[in-house]
Amino acid sequence: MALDGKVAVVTGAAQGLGKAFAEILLQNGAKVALLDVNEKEGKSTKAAFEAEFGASRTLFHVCDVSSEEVFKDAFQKTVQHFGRVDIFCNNAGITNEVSWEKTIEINLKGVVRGTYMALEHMKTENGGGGGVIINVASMAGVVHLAGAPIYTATKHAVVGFSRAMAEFSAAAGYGVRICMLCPAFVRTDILNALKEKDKLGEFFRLKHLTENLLDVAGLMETSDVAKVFLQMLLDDSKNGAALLVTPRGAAYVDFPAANEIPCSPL
Ligand SMILES: NC(=O)c1ccc[n+]([C@@H]2O[C@H](COP(=O)([O-])OP(=O)(O)OC[C@H]3O[C@@H](n4cnc5c(N)ncnc54)[C@H](O)[C@@H]3O)[C@@H](O)[C@H]2O)c1
Ligand SMILES: CCCCC[C@H](O)/C=C/C=C/C=C/C=C/[C@@H](O)[C@@H](O)CCCC(=O)O
Repeated sequence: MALDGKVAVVTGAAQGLGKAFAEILLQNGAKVALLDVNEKEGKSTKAAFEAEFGASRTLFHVCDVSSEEVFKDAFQKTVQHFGRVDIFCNNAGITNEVSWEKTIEINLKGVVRGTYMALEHMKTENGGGGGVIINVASMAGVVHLAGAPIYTATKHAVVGFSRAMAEFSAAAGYGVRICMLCPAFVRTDILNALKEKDKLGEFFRLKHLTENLLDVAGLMETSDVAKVFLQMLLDDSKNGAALLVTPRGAAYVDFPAANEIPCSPL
């Protein structure tokens, strides 16, 4: 997929990884709708992008992905404004083990909402032009963090949901690819939760386990992950693929097929 003239939606685009994904999309010729619950940061990001790429290339909508109504409204306004959407990146996420229902609402249900909405618009069956959905999971979608069980659960769920939807989309002939990005640790505000007892609750006592993993794995910059995001987005051969991104490099996860899992009689 060439990006020139394509229209992308990125959730959680005001800062961190979402901002870096939006920036690389803009650098490569796309128009980008920035959706985020943080109005102040979102407006400031939009202003910075306007200055660099011109006013007509970006839109910002205040949008909480945990609200079906608000999310749909922001998406519809984007379609009205740009005329179409070709790329949808479900990136918004939080780490909060105390308000765990909220974490599921944003990290999982927000991704499900965004994926369904994007498919409905992009699928060729409805006269759409096809496209790509990138769901941002985490390395915690493949390995677990004992210090963040709900975060782990949401990211594993995003991987499972996206893989199933990718196969469904291909089988239904929708013309929409769905892939997952699974970064290890990246220098963004989400990691502040590691220092906040009111975010980790009883799991705060295991924060050293996550910190140890961080020490071993190392910390990436958002721009490093954005480069890999772009490669995956442009690779038309990938559907249902989960790309791990670490400071050492990137690799697609090799999931076993059900008949490849070794079993012995019970
Ligand atoms: N930073 C990491 O180490 C890391 C690693 C792997 C995956 N991720 C994932 O990357 C994604 C982006 O996180 P980040 O690291 O950039 O963190 P971040 O906190 O810097 O950015 C998250 C963004 O999402 C927005 N957001 C939060 N709740 C929202 C909601 N309800 N609706 C809309 N927007 C909302 C925030 O306002 C913020 O702009 C998350 O899904 C996160 O789980 C992060
Ligand atoms: C409060 C938690 C926030 C988590 C943010 C984010 O999503 C982080 C996820 C990280 C997962 C890390 C996994 C670490 C795995 C280790 O096994 C490590 O050794 C992997 C090393 C990677 C490599 O270089 O090959």
